[in-house]
Amino acid sequence: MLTMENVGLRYDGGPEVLSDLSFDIEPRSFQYLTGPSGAGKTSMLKLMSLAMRPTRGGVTAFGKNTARASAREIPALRQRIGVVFQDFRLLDHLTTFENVALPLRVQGKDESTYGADVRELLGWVGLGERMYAMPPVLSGGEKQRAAIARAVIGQPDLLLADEPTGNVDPQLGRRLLRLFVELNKLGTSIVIATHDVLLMQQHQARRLVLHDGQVQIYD
Ligand SMILES: Nc1ncnc2c1ncn2[C@@H]1O[C@H](COP(=O)(O)OP(=O)(O)OP(=O)(O)O)[C@@H](O)[C@H]1O
Repeated sequence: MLTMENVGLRYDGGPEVLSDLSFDIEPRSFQYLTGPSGAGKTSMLKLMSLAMRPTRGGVTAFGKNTARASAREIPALRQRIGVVFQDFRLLDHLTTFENVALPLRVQGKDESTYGADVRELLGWVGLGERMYAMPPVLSGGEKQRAAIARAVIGQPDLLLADEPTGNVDPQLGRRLLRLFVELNKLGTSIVIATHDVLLMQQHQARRLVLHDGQVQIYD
């Protein structure tokens, strides 16, 4: 579903922050991306979400070599990927409901077909009472949950989440992890970038451990 082949990344002619990384993300798989602060987890997620191109090596997404993909093909591939960004990236002029519904609207769906699903999911992540609030008045944890709901609502083929439980208490963290596990059972491949050892202990899964620009894989 996603293949990294000898991928290297450097920023602005600096040293390589990722070097010669090769691995696959299989369909319907679940994995953590971990490693010390600054090891390159966020950079790796940017490569995996096709937001950035590697400085060397190849990324194949859904069978397409992304280096050969046209400018029009990349957005279509990215639509199949749900991303929870560390800085949430909610749109401040839309309500929480509208933010979460956005991927479905972009797909051209009508609110009558998804309104109940969006409300149910918002209730599930504990935002039932905050549905019509605008992002600037949400707490950090509420924004994080809205960002997670937006990333999962369309049941993407691949979900990438950057420290998705970083702003919530352990109980809510467990609930969010259950959401990812359920999504995985429905067929979505999951990659969670995290430092949170407790989180990783709650659901055993493959670990991709970044260190000194290299990856070690523990199946
Ligand atoms: N836009 C950028 N320009 C230059 N260097 C960058 C940029 N983004 C990240 N880096 C560098 O790349 C390396 C990896 O950073 P990255 O944010 O990917 O690590 P991380 O593992 O996600 O860290 P953390 O766990 O602290 O969020 C770091 O040395 C960082 O300083």
